Amino acid sequence: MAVRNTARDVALRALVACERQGAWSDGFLKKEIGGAGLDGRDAALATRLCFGVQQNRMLLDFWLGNLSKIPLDKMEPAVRSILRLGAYQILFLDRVPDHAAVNQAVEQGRKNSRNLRSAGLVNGILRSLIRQKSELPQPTDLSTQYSHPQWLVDAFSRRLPAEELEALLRADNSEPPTCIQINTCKAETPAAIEALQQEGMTVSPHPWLPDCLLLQGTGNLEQSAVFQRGWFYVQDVAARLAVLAADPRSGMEVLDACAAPGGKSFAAAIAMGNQGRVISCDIHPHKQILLQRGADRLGLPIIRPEVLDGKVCKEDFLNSFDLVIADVPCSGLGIIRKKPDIRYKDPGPLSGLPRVQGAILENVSRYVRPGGVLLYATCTLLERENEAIVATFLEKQKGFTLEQFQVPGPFGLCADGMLTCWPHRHGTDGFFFAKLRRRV
Ligand SMILES: C[S@@+](CC[C@H](N)C(=O)[O-])C[C@H]1O[C@@H](n2cnc3c(N)ncnc32)[C@H](O)[C@@H]1O
Repeated sequence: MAVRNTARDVALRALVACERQGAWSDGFLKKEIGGAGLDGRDAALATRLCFGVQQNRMLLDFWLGNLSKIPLDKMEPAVRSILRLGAYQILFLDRVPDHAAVNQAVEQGRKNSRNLRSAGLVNGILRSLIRQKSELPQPTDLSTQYSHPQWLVDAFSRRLPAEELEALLRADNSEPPTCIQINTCKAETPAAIEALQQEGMTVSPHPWLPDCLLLQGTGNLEQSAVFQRGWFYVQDVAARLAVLAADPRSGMEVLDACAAPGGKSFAAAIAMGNQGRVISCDIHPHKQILLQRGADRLGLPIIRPEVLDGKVCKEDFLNSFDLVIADVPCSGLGIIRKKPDIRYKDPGPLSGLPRVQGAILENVSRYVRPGGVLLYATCTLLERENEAIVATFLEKQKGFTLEQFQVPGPFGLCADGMLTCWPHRHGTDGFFFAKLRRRV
């Protein structure tokens, strides 16, 4: 298959930026793909290459390290990423012939390294890899095998039985379909399916969540006319389930305390039939524009974005809302499928998150009117950010209780008022939510 080099160059820039500057690959790729003017096919290839390397980085390094006399961590970051990109194509992508992968990696070595020997080094290592491809040693530990740092494997192993742990790690390295929710205030689902198919996408209704579609072959979704008409927004099944469990209804007063980019607010406003009010707060002023733009596109004027720190009490809000949503900042370890680089971030700062999460939950709980609902949600799978936060909150706040709820799909009745969705069990993002009711 003939492949233009630009897709590889974009992937390389993203990989180097992630490693050196701590950039997020999804955001960085989006900007670079736009800047390089890649067409849909090349954009998809650049994304696959960048994500594929990150999903297998530790495994690729294990093999490359065995073939190189120079330790990988002593190489220039660009050269290390070029080797990973080449190795990923040779070992994981059938559609790229080995010789093409090597030639392009050598060319990238010439262009991106100040050391004249780098191209030769890349050539030598990748050619050895091709020769030894069928007899490469297999790592014996799950951490290297699935490229999850050991601390993360340990954290997940405390939550899952051994036979399930491997399934989760495998699922984390899979490619999820794009999941969208139909804006039923503007469009009916069958009409949306037809319009998306006319734009060339492969569309499947979600097997058990109504008004939810799974898309393939989307290209840049924001350029879709159906998107621009506001007929849908992108949101995982699990995130919408959380809002369904909270049961927002027409005419309610709702506060979304950590709202950007807006998914829960959109789901609530749509469930409310655009009747009532959703105040969508976020601590970052620039995200207010993002929320307003989303609400405008979807035609949901009941959404009112506001800049507010969820930890700081706003007197006007006390005892005012039928429903308060606290979808707090978290470690994001449930969405590794979509942000494969999350696993390589320094785990140190994550230990401070429970303090912030607890502070937000406690403060915004005071905004719930007697008899109202408080929804706590995260997109992580760590107990300390999920069940432990809820338990600590309930110890202090005797005025709230967990309330059972029913959601569609395999979950049925969640009698203890809490639900964890798992990528390997449910095909969703890893996600946690708890429904709490304030006593009257
Ligand atoms: C998990 S995201 C929310 C996702 C959003 N609810 C959705 O469904 O699209 C967490 C958000 O909380 C915001 N945030 C972080 N700290 C905050 C705070 N102290 N108060 C309010 N928002 C905060 C972040 O800017 C981020 O947009």
